[in-house]
Amino acid sequence: MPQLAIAKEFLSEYAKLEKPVQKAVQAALGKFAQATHAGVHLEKLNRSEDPRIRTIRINQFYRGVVLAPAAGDLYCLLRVLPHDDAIAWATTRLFTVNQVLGVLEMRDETQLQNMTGTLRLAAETTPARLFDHVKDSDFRALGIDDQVLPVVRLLTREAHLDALQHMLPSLQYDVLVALASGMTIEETWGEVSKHLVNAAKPDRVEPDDLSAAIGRTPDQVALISGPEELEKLLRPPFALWRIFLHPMQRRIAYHEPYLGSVMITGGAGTGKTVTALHRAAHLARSYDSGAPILLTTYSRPLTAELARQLDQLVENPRDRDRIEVIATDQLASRAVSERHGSLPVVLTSRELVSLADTAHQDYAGEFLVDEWEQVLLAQDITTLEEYLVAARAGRGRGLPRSERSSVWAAIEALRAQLRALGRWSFLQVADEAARILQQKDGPAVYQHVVVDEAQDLHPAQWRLLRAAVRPAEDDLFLVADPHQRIWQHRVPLKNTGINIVGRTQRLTVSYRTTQEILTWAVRVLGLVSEEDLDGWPDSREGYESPMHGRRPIVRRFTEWSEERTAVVSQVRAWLADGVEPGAIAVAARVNAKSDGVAEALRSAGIEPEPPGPSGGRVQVGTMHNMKGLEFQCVAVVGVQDKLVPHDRAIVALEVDRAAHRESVQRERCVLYVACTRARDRLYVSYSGAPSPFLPR
Ligand SMILES: Nc1ncnc2c1ncn2[C@@H]1O[C@H](COP(=O)(O)OP(=O)(O)OP(=O)(O)O)[C@@H](O)[C@H]1O
Repeated sequence: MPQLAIAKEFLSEYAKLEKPVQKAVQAALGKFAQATHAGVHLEKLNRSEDPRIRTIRINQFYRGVVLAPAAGDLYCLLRVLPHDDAIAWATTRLFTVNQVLGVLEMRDETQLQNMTGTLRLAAETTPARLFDHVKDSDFRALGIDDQVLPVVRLLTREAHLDALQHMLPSLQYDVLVALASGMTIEETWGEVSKHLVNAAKPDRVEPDDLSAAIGRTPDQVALISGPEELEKLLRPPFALWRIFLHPMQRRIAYHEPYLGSVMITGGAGTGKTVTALHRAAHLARSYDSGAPILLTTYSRPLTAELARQLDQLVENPRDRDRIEVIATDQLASRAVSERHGSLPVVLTSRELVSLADTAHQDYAGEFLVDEWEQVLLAQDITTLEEYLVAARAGRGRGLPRSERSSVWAAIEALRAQLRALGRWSFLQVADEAARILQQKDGPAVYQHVVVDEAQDLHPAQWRLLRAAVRPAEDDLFLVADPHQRIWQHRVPLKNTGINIVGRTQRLTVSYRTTQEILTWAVRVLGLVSEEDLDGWPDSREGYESPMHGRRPIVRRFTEWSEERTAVVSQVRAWLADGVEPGAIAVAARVNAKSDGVAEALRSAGIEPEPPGPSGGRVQVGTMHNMKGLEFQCVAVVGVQDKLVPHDRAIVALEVDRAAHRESVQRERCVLYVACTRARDRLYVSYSGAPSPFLPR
């Protein structure tokens, strides 16, 4: 049976075809997938640069382009294009295997040869060359091949290198750009080696072994296991992330067992969630017995989204059944209800503060709740003696020993009130559940735990997850971005109780946002110090995007009414450009602003909806509620002084320096999260004085 491979571009193009053409593609490919490819006429082209290129007829107008092996039985589907485009593309391309990395590469050989003549002429009059400082041996060690090297030696200016972008194999082009930008050989290798699926260079690279090369190029080409997989691939929703992983994503997700807990960080949109989903799928496949696997995150809407995506990824019902997808608070509630006989009824934070207001006449409810959550529950303090000596870093004013006893009594009174009412606080449930699981005899609840958005977990939730799985290989797979912490106070990594020393990895390539949006958004975060990170790996290092687009638009207004009118016009303009309503979002720091925009949109005949699963409408909501979502176009409004950062969210500097810094940083993260939801267009506006976070 012939082995099929499918290129990412093929699938992207297929997804955009009209239904009848898609049907014709399926019919043509169906023949491949049968026992032999007899019946598919693989047409050889006259004068093609690559003798292995063939085309197949899809219908009267479309052709597929296939790379057929000189020997062996592997066929790679490369493109599906209108007839003339397919022929033009197919005759000019040449496929090779990178001799250092072993990955499959493609170049526009015809254009490259034409360009060589022009470059030779330019070089005749210019003695100094762009890469005089780089030795041939270094070029070769970085994967520049003997066909490309003579062309490189002709380059005199960076503009000439730019002109080669779409002709050279992309990896070799990246090497040249890195060297031209002043990177050392070692630094350039650091970048290039991110493309090594197995972290190390292959021992031996066979130039004709397409199958091995495809295996090393998972972000561009995928081997198809059989007709069912092909059929599945050609069905909507054509989610490319299911199949084409970046080598770093694949290396991390399909790693052999990790010796213990592992933490993956990465900037917004680097595919952390995608990697977590693949890891869960891989664990289910690799360990086909034992306790279930938990895939979890801190919020229920995000958990529902994880479940939806996992359903797309894992088709085998046995594997899918092994993975339980529930929010961390659901796990907590379940453990508590199993012990106490009924599901705990949890108060909202507003209800909890109101109740706490009645607990002690000298202390405000908000203070008591914060003290309980951020000191007692955060440090797992269960006795007055422990509390009397506890560190209270970041808690504003100091509390002398004498006063701590009365605060302790007030919190005890609050707990007694909750008990009497048969109610719980959200974090109290997590704390109790952690204790129950820590004391549990017998096997752990889960064999493996995969956690998305781990930066937003409270220490009580960290204890719960730690207790839900026995310390062993592949116990916890954690995915986090410390710059997207928008809910919780900072938890120093060492206080999570989870040992990841030597087992952190970073994803650096953005799959969502353009470089222009990314560069701007990272500046919103400001200067983040080691102290701010508190042991967490910095997800900004090496963070970049291969996609380019327009720079964010920042607009200033004098009045909110003008700003609101302008954002409605912006939404209208996007819609007029053909952007689907569901691919547009408007975010603001406070409900008052987002409600105002929703109202104005409604008056303009554009019915909005709140952030969440798309009902196909423009989504309008708070920056916090945009977490985990993404849109083609995003407008962020009200980004002005006093609102971003929100005055109420900031601890005054004179009250506590560390707490002040942390609260300011968290507000920066909120804006960063909102801005990085945008794939192509970002529009930011404010009235009056701008937010101090806006890059100048
Ligand atoms: N290998 C891939 N191929 C195609 N698309 C991908 C790939 N990896 C990620 N994506 C897409 O990029 C977008 C961002 O991915 P994902 O949500 O996993 O990133 P993230 O790092 O978790 O983002 P954030 O931290 O901002 O929530 C999604 O649309 C996802 O489908």
